Amino acid sequence: MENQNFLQISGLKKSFGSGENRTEVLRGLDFTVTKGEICVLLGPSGSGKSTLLNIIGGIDNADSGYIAINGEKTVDMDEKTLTQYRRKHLGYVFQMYNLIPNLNVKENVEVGAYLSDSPLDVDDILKTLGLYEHRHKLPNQLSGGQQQRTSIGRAIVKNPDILLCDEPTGALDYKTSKEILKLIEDVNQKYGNTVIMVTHNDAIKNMADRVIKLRDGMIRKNIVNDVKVPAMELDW
Ligand SMILES: Nc1ncnc2c1ncn2[C@@H]1O[C@H](COP(=O)(O)OP(=O)(O)OP(=O)(O)O)[C@@H](O)[C@H]1O
Repeated sequence: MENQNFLQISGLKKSFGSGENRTEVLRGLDFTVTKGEICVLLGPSGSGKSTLLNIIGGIDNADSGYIAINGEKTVDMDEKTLTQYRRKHLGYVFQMYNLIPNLNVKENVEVGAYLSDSPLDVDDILKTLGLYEHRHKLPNQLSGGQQQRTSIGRAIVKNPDILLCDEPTGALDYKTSKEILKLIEDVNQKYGNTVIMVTHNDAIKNMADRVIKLRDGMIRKNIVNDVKVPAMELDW
């Protein structure tokens, strides 16, 4: 029961601006994500996907409604608890890799490890991600795919309960995108982290356990996918 309601989103509303400029971005969202699921958030540009991800990640606040993780509502946490929570339990992967330019690959991944009480083994992660032989390189000596792998390494080394990915393949070519999606899939299978992934790419829904389709700040569809397609077999 606890696992089924692992991540609970309830009555979530968010608007930006005021008066005539007020835009209601999230207009009352309700859904739950089971522990260990890959959940893909789809929807047109402006439908509120990143806003939702930022609220789940504690980067932004909702106007009303709540997010609960294992029954704990993030709105009830004080700033210190929330910061601790973000550090220990959430991993972020963005379209822009946000690596630290003067640290090498291994050191960038270690940054993630320092934030956690129970980090995974850095060398293991580097090997899983195919980065071990590149571990002494600086970010500017890496391809886009290798940089994205490093940012996944930094997020996953914390062994976060939830891996939040915002367009993780947005800046990558077809082949590299599929490799990155396969890594996310491997990491999900190996470590059992729950994955929430925002994407524009409709094909990615096929590798998900759950697909949430947003339109105009509302949930249009909440689909449980019984027959998943492995990332490497996705086609677009
Ligand atoms: N900080 C902000 N201030 C004002 N408006 C914002 C802010 N953040 C987002 N918005 C607006 O909220 C709406 C939803 O944005 P959001 O980035 O969540 O959409 P999205 O579905 O992720 O879009 P995309 O696919 O283009 O990234 C947009 O109209 C955007 O302009």
